[in-house]
Amino acid sequence: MEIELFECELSYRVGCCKVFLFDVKYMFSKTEFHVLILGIDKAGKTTLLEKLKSVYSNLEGLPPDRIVPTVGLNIGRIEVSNTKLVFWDLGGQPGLRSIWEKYYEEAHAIIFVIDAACPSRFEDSKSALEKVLRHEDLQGAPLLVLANKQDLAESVSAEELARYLDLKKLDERVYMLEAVSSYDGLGIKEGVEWLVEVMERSKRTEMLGARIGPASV
Ligand SMILES: Nc1nc2c(ncn2[C@@H]2O[C@H](COP(=O)(O)OP(=O)(O)OP(=O)(O)O)[C@@H](O)[C@H]2O)c(=O)[nH]1
Ligand SMILES: [Mg+2]
Repeated sequence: MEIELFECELSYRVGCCKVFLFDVKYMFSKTEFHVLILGIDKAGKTTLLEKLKSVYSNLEGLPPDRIVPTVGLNIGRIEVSNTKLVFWDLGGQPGLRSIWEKYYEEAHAIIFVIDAACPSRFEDSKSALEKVLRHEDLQGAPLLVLANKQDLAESVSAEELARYLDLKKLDERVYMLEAVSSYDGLGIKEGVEWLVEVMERSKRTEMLGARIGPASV
């Protein structure tokens, strides 16, 4: 009987200790979201990723003239407030678009980049976006559409692009369209901050469970 009592107390203490350690780890850890950067080739996805790194971290991103068309996957990590964002930037050439869906299941949100200065490719962007949004593995994923290359005089505004894409058809999807320039950084912070806010509240995040990353010191 005494032995049983001793074991019970011991395991209780060990139990307390474990709970305490877990809570401390939890307090200092940060929520981590996965964001997919999609869009047709030459839209400016990788240039955007590099700009994100330089805006949100001390690291200088690659300058535009050193960026080559993406064949595999580029990963970028940044922190916004108390949130870690992991970006997955994939190649947009037609032959590479079939790879996109391998990343859908684990993505908390999508950024879809469009070259707003190239109307001849809007149709291609529109059908690529529609295909992405039809995929069942992306159900409920918030969408940020970026009308990129606003530094170019010929670029169309976010409103014009929205009309063309007919985004009203999106029904229940949480989305926003933002005019940005991956060269000078215009609109990037606004877009990312909106995305963090909606991911924190989204049902999809609840469903996926935002992964808790280790505390960074
Ligand atoms: N003027 C201007 N050019 C841009 C901007 N963003 C990207 N570019 C240019 O657009 C071209 C394509 O940029 P990338 O970032 O390689 O495009 P991508 O979408 O990653 O292309 P893929 O990897 O082939 O899918 C490059 O010449 C960039 O310098 C921008 O905001 N303004
Ligand atoms: Mg690229």
